[in-house]
Amino acid sequence: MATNEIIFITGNENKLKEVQMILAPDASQTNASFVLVNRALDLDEVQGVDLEEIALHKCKQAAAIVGPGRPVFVEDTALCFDEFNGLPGAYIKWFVKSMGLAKIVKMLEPFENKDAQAVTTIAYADGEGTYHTFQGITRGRIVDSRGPTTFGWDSIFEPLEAQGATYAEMHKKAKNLISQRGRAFAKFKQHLLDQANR
Ligand SMILES: O=c1[nH]c(=O)c2ncn([C@@H]3O[C@H](COP(=O)(O)OP(=O)(O)OP(=O)(O)O)[C@@H](O)[C@H]3O)c2[nH]1
Ligand SMILES: [Mg+2]
Repeated sequence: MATNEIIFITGNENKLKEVQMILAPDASQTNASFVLVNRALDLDEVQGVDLEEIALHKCKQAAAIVGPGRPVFVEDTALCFDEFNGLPGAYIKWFVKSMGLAKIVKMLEPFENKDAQAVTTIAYADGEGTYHTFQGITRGRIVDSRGPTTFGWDSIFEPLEAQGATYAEMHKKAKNLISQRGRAFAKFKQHLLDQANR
């Protein structure tokens, strides 16, 4: 094991691609402060609406699995509708799986307020017993599906900063610049660089 290895636990290929682009754009970089390694483990996700609690619970399981001395992180991403006081939130995954995007959009049909926010919460175990969380938020609105439907709810979320495009209609680089994931990982990356330079 390289001493500066950090393990990212996710089974979601789309997430992994975005996180690699943000954290380790040049995988061959020899003087990188850390090396990103993926393990696809399906971790239990507790019920509740506290996004930090959900991410921390995932991270504690991950830390127990990889063992002491090995830095590891997870992320959990939620899609929160203002009209529904934050729901579906972390449950969005099961809504997408069970109902599909068209019905999710339809849920908001009776309401004028289509505003929503996407939230990514990272929980990081530093391998020395300390946990950290980092969060990124992007506000937007729920619209009829436009663009490829290859990643979760990308085609029904139109971020405020995207000038009318859904995530699915944006280039990955442009999405990462304004996305909840991009923002959360920018904070996390800064933390890792600060730690490496201490
Ligand atoms: O359109 C999207 N744009 C995004 O930027 C995004 N990020 C996550 N998701 C989806 O939201 C749910 C999160 O659930 P989630 O955080 O538990 O992820 P997961 O279970 O797929 O992976 P993991 O828990 O192994 O990391 C899953 O359905 C993901 O596909 C996204 N959809
Ligand atoms: Mg999950």
